[in-house]
Amino acid sequence: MIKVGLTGGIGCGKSYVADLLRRQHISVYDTDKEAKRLMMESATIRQGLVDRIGERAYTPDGALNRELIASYLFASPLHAERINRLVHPVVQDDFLQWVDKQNGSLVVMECAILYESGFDRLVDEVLLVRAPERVCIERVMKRDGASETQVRARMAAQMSDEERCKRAHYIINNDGNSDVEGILRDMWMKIGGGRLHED
Ligand SMILES: CC(C)(COP(=O)(O)OP(=O)(O)OC[C@H]1O[C@@H](n2cnc3c(N)ncnc32)[C@H](O)[C@@H]1O)[C@@H](O)C(=O)NCCC(=O)NCCS
Ligand SMILES: Nc1ncnc2c1ncn2[C@@H]1O[C@H](COP(=O)(O)OP(=O)(O)OP(=O)(O)O)[C@@H](O)[C@H]1O
Repeated sequence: MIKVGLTGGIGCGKSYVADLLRRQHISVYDTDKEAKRLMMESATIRQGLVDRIGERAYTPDGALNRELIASYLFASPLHAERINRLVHPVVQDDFLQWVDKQNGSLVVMECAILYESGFDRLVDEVLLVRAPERVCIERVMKRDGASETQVRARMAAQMSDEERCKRAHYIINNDGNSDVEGILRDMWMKIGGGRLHED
């Protein structure tokens, strides 16, 4: 089974690409979503978050206080490291268990911080999605109702596109003017060696 990492900075369009892949019946592990589930379910993470951020890391009804955690995490590299070190090993184990349950010849891990987290070690090939910084910022401001400062704080906790480009195997431009579906189809034939369409 080929494992493909789908990465790119905030707002580049990873989830957009992931949805196109799901429509082709490819299983995609959504790291953002699964990390938040595990931050609710894992007793180790819960305790660690309360120790680092305080009881308010969870709301009175037990949900994740995303706003507070985000303001802590994106305030400094030290804070980000503390949270990442707590959460990422649990996500890694969960991903590997998920992979074991999949049947296809190819699966995808969607993760903005694939290289920063070391999750690139878990995949065979990396597909990078790119868009100009201004486009990414505007997309996220519109999608999340976030301020430019909030988006830039998240970008600052991530690797530059220049660095990602050096390491990725495939690059897809999602600036809003390219035929992403067509490019993806061709690229996918190369990655999957055509096996994809035999599933
Ligand atoms: C801070 C949290 C609560 C914000 O939740 P929210 O629903 O607003 O955002 P969401 O999880 O959908 O993430 C949106 C984007 O933010 C960026 N982002 C999220 N976590 C990180 C991080 N640790 N470092 C850098 N960028 C990050 C990514 O571009 C991501 O795609 C949440 O992102 C979180 O708990 N992050 C820590 C766990 C983590 O590292 N998750 C990401 C991959 S494992
Ligand atoms: N080619 C496109 N055409 C139109 N809208 C797009 C395109 N690509 C992305 N978008 C929109 O831009 C926003 C950001 O895209 P998306 O959520 O896929 O980014 P992301 O890389 O997954 O971001 P994050 O790192 O926050 O998870 C979404 O609202 C999405 O629908």
